[in-house]
Amino acid sequence: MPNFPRLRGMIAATFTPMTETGDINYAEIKPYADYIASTAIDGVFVNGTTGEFSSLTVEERKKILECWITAAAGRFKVICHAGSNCQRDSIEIAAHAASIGAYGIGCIAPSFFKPATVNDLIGFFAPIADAAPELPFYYYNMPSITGVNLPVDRILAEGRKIIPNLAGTKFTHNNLMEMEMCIDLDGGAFEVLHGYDEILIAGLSMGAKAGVGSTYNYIPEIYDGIFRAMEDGDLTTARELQKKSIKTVEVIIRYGGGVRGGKAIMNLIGIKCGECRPPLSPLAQEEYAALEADLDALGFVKK
Ligand SMILES: CC(=O)N[C@H](C=O)[C@@H](O)[C@H](O)[C@H](O)CO
Ligand SMILES: CC(=O)C(=O)O
Repeated sequence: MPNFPRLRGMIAATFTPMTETGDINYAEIKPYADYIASTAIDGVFVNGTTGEFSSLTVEERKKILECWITAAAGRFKVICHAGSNCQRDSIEIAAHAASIGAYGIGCIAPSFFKPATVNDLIGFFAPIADAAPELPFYYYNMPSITGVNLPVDRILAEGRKIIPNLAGTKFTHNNLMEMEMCIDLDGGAFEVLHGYDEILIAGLSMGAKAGVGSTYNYIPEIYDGIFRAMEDGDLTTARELQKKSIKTVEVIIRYGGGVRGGKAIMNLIGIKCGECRPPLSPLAQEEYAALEADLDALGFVKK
């Protein structure tokens, strides 16, 4: 089994910049990357849920990743989300990511036809992971959206028997008992990346060392503070900061959630991400004004 280095700290799940006509705004990725590099963020997770992967073509996904790797220029890690409902598309995306120097591969479960068993899911992933055999492969667990709620510890334990580069999981779920079982598995053999930003302190207290999140994009200082406070054992500070993150997440939920509401916040902080692709609806001007007022009320710092 390859011994991959482990991630630490914040991995931001990127939004996909789009133009007024809904095309990909590739040119905006460079300023977005420069902004990321100016923060404490350690890496990006490209074309995930936040990046609207299921609304992108394979060609777009490849080109977006190329832009990120070029724009990052080694300043931070670039992880490629290769998941889709079509195994062949995922194989193509993973192979391309490896060929252009991505740091690692993440893959969500297929969710139109759902895997019925742990072995079905492992069988779906195996050729995708094998298309990028030198890179760490992470199972992106998010039952709330996929409806696939198979035991993650078993996916890891059984999966590694046929997927040598299975490094761990990106765990976007509230089941912290299951998370701890994954962290403890096989003497800590797997990397568990924390998912839900609003409960980061819980994941870190369970032993996670890195997280992948969408709200890291626009309040990185809050999460950087949480990582540091938890490292120092300062739970009071960590909890105060987590409350601030929760206040922000409450706001984005009012505007359609982490993707639609989060993309609007990116526009407000000056990273021109545009609107989401259908079926996520564009924000009306009045919504932008109300969102800005809600954020001002929280003392949100515009970059
Ligand atoms: C669906 C989604 O985007 N999940 C993210 C991580 O996995 C989180 O960053 C959430 O967006 C965040 O915790 C807000 O709920
Ligand atoms: C948040 C996250 O991990 C994603 O957008 O895929």
